[in-house]
Amino acid sequence: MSSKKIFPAKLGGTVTVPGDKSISQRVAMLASLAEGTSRVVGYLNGEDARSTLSAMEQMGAKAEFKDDALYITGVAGELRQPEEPLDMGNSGTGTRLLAGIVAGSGIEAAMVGDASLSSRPMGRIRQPLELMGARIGLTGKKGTLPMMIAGGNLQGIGYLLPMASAQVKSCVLLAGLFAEGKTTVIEPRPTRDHTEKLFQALDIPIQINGLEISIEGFGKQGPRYKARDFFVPGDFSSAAFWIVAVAARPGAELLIENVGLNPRRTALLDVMKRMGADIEVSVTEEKGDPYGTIRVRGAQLKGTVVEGDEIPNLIDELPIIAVAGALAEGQTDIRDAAELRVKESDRIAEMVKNLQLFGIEVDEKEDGMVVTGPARLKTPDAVIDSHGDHRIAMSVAILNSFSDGAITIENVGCVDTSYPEFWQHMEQLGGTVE
Ligand SMILES: O=C(O)C1=C[C@@H](OP(=O)(O)O)[C@@H](O)[C@H](O)C1
Ligand SMILES: C=C(OP(=O)(O)O)C(=O)O
Repeated sequence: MSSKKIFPAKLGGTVTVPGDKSISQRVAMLASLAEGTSRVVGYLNGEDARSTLSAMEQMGAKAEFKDDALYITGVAGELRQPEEPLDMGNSGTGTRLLAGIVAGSGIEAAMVGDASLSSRPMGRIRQPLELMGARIGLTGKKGTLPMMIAGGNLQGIGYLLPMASAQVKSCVLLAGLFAEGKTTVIEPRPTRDHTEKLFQALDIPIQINGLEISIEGFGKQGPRYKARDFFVPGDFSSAAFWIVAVAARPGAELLIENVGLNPRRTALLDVMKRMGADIEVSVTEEKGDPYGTIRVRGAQLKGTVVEGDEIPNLIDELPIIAVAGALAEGQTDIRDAAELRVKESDRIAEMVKNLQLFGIEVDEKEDGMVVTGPARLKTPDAVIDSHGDHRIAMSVAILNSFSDGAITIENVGCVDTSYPEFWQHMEQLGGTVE
C-alpha cells in the first residue's frame, strides 16, 4: 500500500492540470460509437479514463496513443459482445454511463469494479434502464456491482431524476440514443452538461429546455454519426486543490492555464469569491466546453454557506471546500450534500474525521458539515488513511501544507484515478513530498 509524507509549504506558481475526467470518459464512449477515427488531444491519462477506454476496446473500438494524441476508431453504432466482464476499476462515471450504452445495444455484458466502486449504489441506473426495457441484474448485496446487463429493443421514456446526478442523466440519455422514440429526462437541479455538449458537437439531435433534456432515438440499429476531433481541457476538479491552497494564503499567487471553465463545474470560484478570495478568470474558448486561465491571489478567507443549486456544480470540490472552511474566519456551512456519502468513500464522515485529527472544530450533519475556523492546525501524529478516495487524499495533503509538521497519508494510489501528476505538481508549486 503506497503512502506519501507531506511537509508544510507555501504553494504557488504556474500549473497546467491533466485532462478533464468527465469529458475524457464521455469522449471515449462517444468516439467509440462513431463511424471513423477521432483524434483526441488532452485525454486524461488516469486510471478511470483508462478503464473506460479499455472497456470500449473490449467491445470493438480501437484505441492508440501516438504523438501526444489518442486515436479512437469507432464501431459505427454496433458494439461487439465482450468476452470478459468489463472491469470499471474505481469509476462511477464509467460504470453508470457505459451501462446506458450497453443496455441500449443488443449485447450482454457484466460489469465489475474495485472494493469502493462495488459499494456504490447502482439501483439509481437500474430503475430507468428497466423502464426502457433492459434487463439489469445487480448481484452485490445492496443494489451494487457486479452488474449483468442484457440490452436491446429499448423504448424512449420520460424520466424525472430522483436525485441531481449527471451520471444518471447521462446514462438515460446514452441509452436513449438506441431507443425507439423520444427520451426525456428532467433534472431536479442543473448538473454538469458535458454529455449534452458532446451530443451537440457530434450533431446528435438534442433539445434542451431548462432542466428538461430530450433526444430522438436512432432505434436498435444504434446511433449513426461521424467521428471528429476533440480537445479535452484541464480538469477544473483537479485545479480546485491548488485554487484553495493559494486562495487561503495571503501573499501567494497561482496561474492555471487551459483549464475547463464550464459554469456547471466552476461553482467553487463563486464560493471562493464569497469567502474573500481574489480570483480572475479569462476565457480562451467559449464554444463547446469552455476553457481558459484562472489567476488566484491569496487572502484571509471568511466563512460562507454552500447549499442548494450550487451543490451539483461543485460536488467533487466539497472536501477541499471543507479545508477552505477550516482556514477561514468564522463558520462554513455545507448543506444539501448527502450525495457525498455515496462517493468513493463517505466524504462527509471522512472529512469530518480528518479535520478533527488536525484539531479543527467541525460538526457532522446528515447532509453536510459546519466547519469553524480559522483553525490553529495541530499536526496529527497518526498517519491518515485516504480509504482509497483520491479527493480525500489530495484534500488532506493540501490541508497539511498549512500545518507545521509532516504527516503521512496512506493508501494514496487512488490519486492516479484522476490526477497521477498530483505529487509532482505539488513539488513544482513549492511543496515537499516524500
Ligand atoms: O457525470 C460525471 O462525470 C460526474 C458526475 C458526478 O457524480 P453524480 O452524477 O453521481 O453526482 C461527479 O461526482 C463525478 O465525479 C463525475
Ligand atoms: C465521484 C467521483 O468520481 P466517480 O463518481 O466517477 O467515481 C470523483 O471523481 O470525485
